[in-house]
Amino acid sequence: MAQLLHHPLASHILTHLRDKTTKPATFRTLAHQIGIMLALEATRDLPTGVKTIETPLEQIDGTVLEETLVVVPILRAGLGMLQPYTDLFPSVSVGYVGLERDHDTAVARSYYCKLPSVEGCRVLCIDPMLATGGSAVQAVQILKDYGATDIRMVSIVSAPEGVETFESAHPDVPVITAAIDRELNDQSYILPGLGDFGDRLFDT
Ligand SMILES: O=P(O)(O)OC[C@H]1O[C@H](OP(=O)(O)OP(=O)(O)O)[C@H](O)[C@@H]1O
Ligand SMILES: O=c1cc[nH]c(=O)[nH]1
Ligand SMILES: [Mg+2]
Repeated sequence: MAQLLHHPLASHILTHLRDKTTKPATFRTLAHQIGIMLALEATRDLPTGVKTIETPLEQIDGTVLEETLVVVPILRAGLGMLQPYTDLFPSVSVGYVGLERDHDTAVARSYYCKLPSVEGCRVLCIDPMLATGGSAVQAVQILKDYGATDIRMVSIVSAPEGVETFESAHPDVPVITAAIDRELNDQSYILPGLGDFGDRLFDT
């Protein structure tokens, strides 16, 4: 079962992302804002350690992040969700997987891959749309083949069909999403969805 982000602000942002009159500049801001909320949700269970420090008044055992984080946006639309990780996490590394769906078949083709070391890291694969699930399945397989063992898939809008396909292919990888929509249409676009995320983000 996908982990759903529940927050009134997330629902508000999502409504404006879905609105076809929202212009690219606002769309980018909204993607960034919901990206922050998803980044926090997806890292809720990051392992922590203890660090003894002195406050101005006394010594305490403080909590610090223990596991190194790697974030991997699926190009291109995943770039719209990247900045929250580089802003929030002090030692995040960034990898890139380039995938593009064929317009007729909706099957994703891989065209780029550049990954940092993933050994002992929590790896977050980010892509705003999980439609047929084909891109996410391929990207996570690439990460596993590269050696990643602790992976999360983070999306903004998912289709039930895509979540099911993804979970059967990678039952060990939790999906964190802000919405599970109704269904896919004949062109494998999500309904009600928000259209083509990459086109709306980059005004193409
Ligand atoms: O679940 P799927 O059916 O694979 O569809 C989802 C994919 O489609 C979109 O990318 P697209 O291929 O349009 O590339 P882009 O990000 O470059 O626009 C989206 O960002 C996902 O990567
Ligand atoms: O609805 C969809 C499906 C795939 N990719 C998108 O950008 N939107
Ligand atoms: Mg696109």
